[in-house]
Amino acid sequence: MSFNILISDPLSEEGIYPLRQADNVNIVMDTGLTNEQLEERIHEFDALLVRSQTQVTRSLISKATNLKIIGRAGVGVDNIDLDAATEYGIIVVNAPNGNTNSAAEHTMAMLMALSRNIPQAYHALKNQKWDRKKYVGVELKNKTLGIVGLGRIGVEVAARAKGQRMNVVAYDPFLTEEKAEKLGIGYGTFEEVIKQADFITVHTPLLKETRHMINADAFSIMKNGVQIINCARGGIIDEDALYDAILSGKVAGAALDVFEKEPFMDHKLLELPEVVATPHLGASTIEAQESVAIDVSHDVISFLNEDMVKNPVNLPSLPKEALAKIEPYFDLAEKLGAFLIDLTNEVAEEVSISYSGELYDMDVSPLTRNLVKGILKRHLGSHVNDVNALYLAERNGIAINENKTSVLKGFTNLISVEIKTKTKQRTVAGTLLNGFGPRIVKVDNYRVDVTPKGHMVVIQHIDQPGVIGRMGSMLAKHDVNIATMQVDRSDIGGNAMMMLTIDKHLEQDALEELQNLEEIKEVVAIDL
Ligand SMILES: NC(=O)C1=CN([C@@H]2O[C@H](COP(=O)(O)OP(=O)(O)OC[C@H]3O[C@@H](n4cnc5c(N)ncnc54)[C@H](O)[C@@H]3O)[C@@H](O)[C@H]2O)C=CC1
Ligand SMILES: O=C(O)C(=O)COP(=O)(O)O
Repeated sequence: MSFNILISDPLSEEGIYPLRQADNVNIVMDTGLTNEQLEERIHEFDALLVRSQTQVTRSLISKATNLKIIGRAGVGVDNIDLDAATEYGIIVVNAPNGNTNSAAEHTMAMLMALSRNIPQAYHALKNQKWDRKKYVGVELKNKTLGIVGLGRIGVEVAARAKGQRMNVVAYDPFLTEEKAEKLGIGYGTFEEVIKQADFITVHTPLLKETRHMINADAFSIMKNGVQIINCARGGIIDEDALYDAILSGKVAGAALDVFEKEPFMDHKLLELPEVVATPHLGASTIEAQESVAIDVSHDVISFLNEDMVKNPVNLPSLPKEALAKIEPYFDLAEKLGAFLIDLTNEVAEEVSISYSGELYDMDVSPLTRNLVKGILKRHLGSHVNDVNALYLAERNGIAINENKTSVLKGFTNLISVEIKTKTKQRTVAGTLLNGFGPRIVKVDNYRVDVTPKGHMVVIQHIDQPGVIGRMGSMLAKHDVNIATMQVDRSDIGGNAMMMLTIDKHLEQDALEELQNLEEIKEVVAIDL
């Protein structure tokens, strides 16, 4: 199978070497497509690779009928409609580590350019003005740098600022006293940090909570003459409020790499001499570009070849060791879901999954997604995948309950699933037998031991002599060979269940004939 990949923003040629090396991909690099052209062509592609420029909107995604993966060669995914990608079952991956250093270095470059008026002085000199008085700066030493958002880049900026002998204080909802101590920095609430800082740099993602986080109210409690740096995302700072704060003299200067609307040709903030700016260059180094492009290329290849990705954005990611433990259960989980939905042959309303034994200690969320995928695929088709399974369940009003217990129920691991439909309630349980693969070990209250694979028939009947024989000859009449057979009963002469694996799909006429036998209560054909 061969895959078409579109690269619509400039990516490092060295970085996409792994893609060029893959023999099953066809790469189109076109960084000049208009939105309309992109929408027209997107259906041709299995993968789309972007940086921050291409706007991957819901409208584009809705036309991307073959798209399986969007790779963001960088950190911020605010140019990608993640909800739409998830709904359409498209995985989004990014490259969160490759540009950390470059973004931190750029932040320091902006901080120093700002404190010493380097761009302004350079500009004056270029215009033949030797003006030493006008461009007197301030030292960084002993000044306080307030960092808002202490993630990968924030931490690197803190380390570099300490190298400049600055006092560093940070605010991040996940920052603990222990971590701050280890980094040798102070910490506080957002207000505490911005109140005491001489320089403030933001390093959060652009989220609902961080949009316009630095606004008129925030400026009002800052020190007079504070200087602001934004190398994270336009929109974290309210640009109108910043403009006013600079005009009023509250803010002495600002260094901006990112803007609320990009790209632009003129901007009122750039009219102010206190503002220094770069056109979103934080990640624009040879090293960062190579690194992020390598990372997304590897993830795209892995995904297209049905391997695990390292940096999923719209799927929880698991550490390698945790994934290695849980992966062997994927097939069992999906098969249990598919088995149950065939057994009920009705749309699910509620699914309750219980994980026990050694599964208790594992992150079972990928199993729940696989199980729900198995259930939904029967009614919603093959576009259901790990990415959209839970979303589609929610959208279709199917409640998914998950619980774990360490209690061993006769098996070292057990997945028990109960499904409720409009008229039925059925259960199935399965285990992964060490060295023997997945097994269904219980259907409703009957014990079985069957590999969830191929063609099966589940028959509910009355426990009485001759039933098995009659059934066997009826199947023989339809040329159906029985591969395995299991029978269990509630009590002598009571209800019983027979589970057959057969060599081909049970046709409707054979099924109906079986159904008409007096002792038979229900016959269900299942194909896994
Ligand atoms: N200018 C450029 O070219 C580049 C910009 N970036 C941007 O820099 C930003 C940071 O990137 P990373 O450090 O890699 O991300 P990260 O995910 O490692 O760190 C973000 C931090 O922000 C914190 N945070 C979230 N909400 C917050 C809130 N309300 N208040 C305070 N902190 C909050 C998080 O807890 C996290 O620690 C992102 O917006 C990213 O897109 C990244 C690379 C290059
Ligand atoms: O990684 C990020 O979040 C960035 O902002 C870098 O953007 P870019 O890939 O240079 O368009």
